[in-house]
Amino acid sequence: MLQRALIFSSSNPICSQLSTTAPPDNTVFPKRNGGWIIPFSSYQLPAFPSDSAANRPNMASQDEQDPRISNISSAIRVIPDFPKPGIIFQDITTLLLDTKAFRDTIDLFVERYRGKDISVVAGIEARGFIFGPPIALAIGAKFVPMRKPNKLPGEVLSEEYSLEYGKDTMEMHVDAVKAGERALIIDDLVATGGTLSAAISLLERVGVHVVECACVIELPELKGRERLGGKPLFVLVSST
Ligand SMILES: O=P(O)(O)OC[C@H]1O[C@H](OP(=O)(O)OP(=O)(O)O)[C@H](O)[C@@H]1O
Ligand SMILES: Nc1ncnc2[nH]cnc12
Repeated sequence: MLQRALIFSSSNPICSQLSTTAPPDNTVFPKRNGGWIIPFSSYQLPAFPSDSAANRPNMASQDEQDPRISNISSAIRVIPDFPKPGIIFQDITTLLLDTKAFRDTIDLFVERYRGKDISVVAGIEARGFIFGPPIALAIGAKFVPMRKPNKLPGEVLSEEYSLEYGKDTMEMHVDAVKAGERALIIDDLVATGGTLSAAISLLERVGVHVVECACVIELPELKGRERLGGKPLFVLVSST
């Protein structure tokens, strides 16, 4: 199997997700198209902010060995050199083709966030629009799209943020949320953390409390977690 170290050579920061050796056997799931992906383990799982020891066992996502995680991990395709040379693209479209893995992904988030008094699920364009709405419906929250610029017709708040190269802007309808609401931010993947940190800023500027950010995949070597100002981040799989 082709390992990421063999297909990657650039000094691009995204390349830091490569490793020359596979992680230990008991934590690694080989991917369909090469590369390695590690399911979450306890060291990656912050306890839910309002959890008590008593209700944690009710969350399937807190189980280190939850069998659903390995299937989810295996269903994510890895495409080297997309969209440009040196990037190892984590393709969640194959996860969407696998009805069990897709359903399990939604269920793991719903099990974690149901009953946590969350009234807003904020999904980040574009891939946060795939995972956010079913989670919102299942936990009884509204879905608020965090969009690329000039897409929303109403009054918007804008937040500029830095990408790997250059800048982008995220927008949210001002009247979509109210001060004091509790929000969950959903995206497919956290890399440098710039996107999530912009979403946190937008919500906090209008007085919304961001309870947690949740992603299917984390690229931990890009240290996106460190850009979230201490906001909790929950992920299902970690790609090294
Ligand atoms: O942690 P970061 O370094 O900010 O990167 C993560 C973001 O990058 C990807 O989106 P992208 O900007 O490619 O947009 P898309 O979902 O519209 O393809 C991904 O879906 C996240 O939103
Ligand atoms: N490696 C990657 N795969 C998929 N989406 C990404 N967004 C930023 N880095 C990414």
